[in-house]
Amino acid sequence: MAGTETTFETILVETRGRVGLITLNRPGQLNALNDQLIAELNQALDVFEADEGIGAIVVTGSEKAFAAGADIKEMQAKTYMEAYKGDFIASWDRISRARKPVIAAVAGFALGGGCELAMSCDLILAADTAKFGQPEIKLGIMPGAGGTQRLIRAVGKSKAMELCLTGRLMDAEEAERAGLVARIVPAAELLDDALKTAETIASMSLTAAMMTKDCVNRAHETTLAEGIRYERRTFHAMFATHDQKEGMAAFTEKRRPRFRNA
Ligand SMILES: CC(C)=CC(=O)SCCNC(=O)CCNC(=O)[C@H](O)C(C)(C)COP(=O)(O)OP(=O)(O)OC[C@H]1O[C@@H](n2cnc3c(N)ncnc32)[C@H](O)[C@@H]1OP(=O)(O)O
Repeated sequence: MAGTETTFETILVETRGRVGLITLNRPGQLNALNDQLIAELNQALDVFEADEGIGAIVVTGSEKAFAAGADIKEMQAKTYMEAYKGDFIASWDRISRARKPVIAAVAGFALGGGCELAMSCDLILAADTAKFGQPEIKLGIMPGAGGTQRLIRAVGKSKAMELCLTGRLMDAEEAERAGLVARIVPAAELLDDALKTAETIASMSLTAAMMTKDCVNRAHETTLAEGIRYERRTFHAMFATHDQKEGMAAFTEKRRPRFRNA
């Protein structure tokens, strides 16, 4: 990471061109998400968000697991008061508040908190080996990091209800048909594809990308009429940007745009 000295224990962090790459790295625990991993992930996101050279972020795991959920061994002994007073899970929200586009590149298991983490990203690219699910019910609990809310928006009520109530896992094809994932790619090509997609996004105007993702996300939280109003206001605001003038000038002059993210 340009200009930082941070060493991480549970994630690997690197830059590839204009893309920030975060690889979850607890292989012995199938990338189970413990407090330390979430803190480090949030720290890496903060650094990438502040880095003007970064236009998009990819979060990935290993061949076997994106993440097999929250760390059950860490959670097991928590009391209600510890969960409530410590606001357990609140810090998991950071990724959904990222202003730069974030892609989840998922191979293997994305279960429980792992599925919730992927759903908190802006889009999911899935390897043909990917398996998604919310199996918390089998542990005597329920999804707690947005699963009951984000899954229903992605796949509809009936399928979300079935997955949450039975703990059944969904393979990549079913997840794509249901609308949870944007695309399936062969496992061996997942990272290259995700980095290429992220680089394409990063080559656009970051201002336009941030405003676009803000508007798409707004659709989850408001009525159609409010969402359309919000989109229109944001669209109008784009005419105050350098990148709108540059993008349209480049088109008429038949050249590549030189966006300044301004
Ligand atoms: C976000 C909130 C609020 C809640 C949650 O996310 S609850 C967790 C939901 N996830 C799960 O219930 C999945 C738990 N894992 C499994 O069911 C299996 O590990 C598997 C189906 C993903 C893979 O099975 P496999 O037989 O291939 O591998 P294992 O031997 O079971 O696992 C290898 C290694 O990883 C440890 N592991 C796996 N998942 C977790 C986890 N979520 N938390 C902590 N540790 C996990 C597993 O214990 C084993 O390590 P040990 O051999 O040292 O026990």
